[in-house]
Amino acid sequence: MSGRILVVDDDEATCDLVEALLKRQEFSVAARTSAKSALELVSEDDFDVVLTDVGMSEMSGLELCERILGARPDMLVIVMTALGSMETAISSMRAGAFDFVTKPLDANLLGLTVSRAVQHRRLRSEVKRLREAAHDVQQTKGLVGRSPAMKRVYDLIGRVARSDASVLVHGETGTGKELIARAIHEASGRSGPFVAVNCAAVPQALLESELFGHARGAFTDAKTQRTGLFLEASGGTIFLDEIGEMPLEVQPKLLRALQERKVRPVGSNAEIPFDARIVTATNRDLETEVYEKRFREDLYYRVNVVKIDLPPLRERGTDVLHLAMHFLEKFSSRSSKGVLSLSTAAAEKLTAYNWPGNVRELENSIERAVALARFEQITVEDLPEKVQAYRPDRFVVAVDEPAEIMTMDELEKRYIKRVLALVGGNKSRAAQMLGFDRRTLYRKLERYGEQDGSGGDEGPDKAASSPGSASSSLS
Ligand SMILES: Nc1ncnc2c1ncn2[C@@H]1O[C@H](COP(=O)(O)OP(=O)(O)OP(=O)(O)O)[C@@H](O)[C@H]1O
Repeated sequence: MSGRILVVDDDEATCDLVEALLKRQEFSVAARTSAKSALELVSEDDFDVVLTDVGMSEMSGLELCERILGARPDMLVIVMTALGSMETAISSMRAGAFDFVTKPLDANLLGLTVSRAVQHRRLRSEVKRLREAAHDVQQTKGLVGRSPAMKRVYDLIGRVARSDASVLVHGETGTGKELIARAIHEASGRSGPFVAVNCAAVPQALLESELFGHARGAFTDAKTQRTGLFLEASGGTIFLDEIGEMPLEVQPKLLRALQERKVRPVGSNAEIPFDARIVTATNRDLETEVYEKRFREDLYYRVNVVKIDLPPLRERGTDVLHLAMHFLEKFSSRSSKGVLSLSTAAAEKLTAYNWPGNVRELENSIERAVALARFEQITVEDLPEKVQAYRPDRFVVAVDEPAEIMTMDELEKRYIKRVLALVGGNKSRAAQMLGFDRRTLYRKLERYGEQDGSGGDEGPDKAASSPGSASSSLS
C-alpha cells in the first residue's frame, strides 16, 4: 500500500531500521531524529502517519503526538513503546494516538498497523469530502458512482446510445441493470416510451401475447384485441429484463421479430412493423446458457451486439460510499430525520463488506440504518448484522509453511472451486479471472469431475448442468 510516513526516533539506528522496513512495504518514508525538526516538517508537508518513539530526550513522543495533532488534526500518530509498558500505551492513546506498536518491532505487525492507519485516514478524508459535497453526489441520469469501472460503463453508454444496436446489459442481481437500460434510452434521443418487461415474471403462456399482442378470440380469454409491448414501445425502447429466463418455446418468435423488425400477434397472420430499440439484461452467463442449450445461440448473437458488463458493487471501490451518501440523503429527506452523515467506522464496514445483493442491498441497508439511527450520524450499530460481522474471506496459499501438502492438481482444483464460488458459478467470469479461455475451464471441470468419481455415469454435461453446479462437482 502506498502512503506517506514520517518516522521520528532520536536513535539513528532505529530510525534507519524502521525506515528500511517501511520502504520495503512500498511506503514513502521520511525520517527525523529530532522531535523539533519533525514538528517543522509536518507543518509544511503532508503525511498520512507519524510513527514516533515515546522516550526521546528533547521532547517525549506523547508531547510530540499532542503537538502534531494540535497543528494537524487530520494526521494519524502511532507511538512506539517498550514491550510490556501498558501504561505508556494507555497514555499515548489518551494523547490522541491512533495506535501503538511495541519494541522490539515485529516487521509484519508494524506494516499492518501502518497500513490500517493509512487506510483509515483515506476513508476519513473521503467521508469528509463526501459530507461536504453530498448534494452534488447525484450524477446525471440518477447514476451514482465514479469508479474507473463505472466510468467505462458510462463511456460505453455514450458511444452506443445513439445507434440502434441491441444492447445486452450483464451483471449480478441489484447492480443497476434497469437503471443502465433507462440511461441508454434517455441518451438515445428517442422520443417514444421506455417499456420494461421482466421475462421471468410473466407466465410462459402469456409471454408471447404480452410481447407481440394478440388478435380478438386468439385464445379463450382473448375477448378483445391487444397491442403487445413491442408496439407500445414504438419510437422508444423495449427493455427485456432477465432475458436468460425466456422459455425456449418463445425464443424463436423473439428471434424472428428481431430479424424481421416485425411482430405477428398471437392468432393473427398480420405482420406489423415496429420501431423500438432493444435492450436486454441478464444476471446469468448467457454463453453458458447457450453451451448448455438453454438459450438459442442465434438469439444470443442478435441481442448481444453490444454488451455492457456491469461490475458488482464490491469492484467499484469508494463508489459504495458515494452511493451510501446518495441513499442517506434520499431516505433522510423522506423521513425528515436529519441523518446527515456516516461515522468513519460505519464507512469502513460498508467498504469492507462484499455486497452480494449489490446496490439494492446497500440501498436497503441504508434505508434501515436511517430508520434506526438515534443520532444525526449513522454508526456501526445501525448497519445490518452481517455487514457489521463481515470478515473478508481471503484465500491464502501459504507458500512458506503450507498447512498440508497437496499436488498441483489438487491445488488447482481447489482454487478453481474457490473462484467459481466467488463469482456465483459464472464460468465465463471465472475463466476470465483465472486467465483461461472458457473451453479450458470446461475441460478442467470435466477432468476433475471424472477424478472425483462424480463424472462417471452422469457425464460432464450433467455435472455442469447449472451455474454453480461446477463447484459442487468439484467438492
Ligand atoms: N449507480 C446507481 N446509482 C444510483 N442508484 C442505483 C445505481 N445502481 C442501482 N441503483 C439502485 O439500486 C436498485 C437496484 O437497481 P436495478 O433494479 O436497476 O438493478 P438490477 O440489476 O436491474 O436488478 P435485478 O438483477 O434484480 O433485476 C434500484 O433502486 C436502483 O435505483
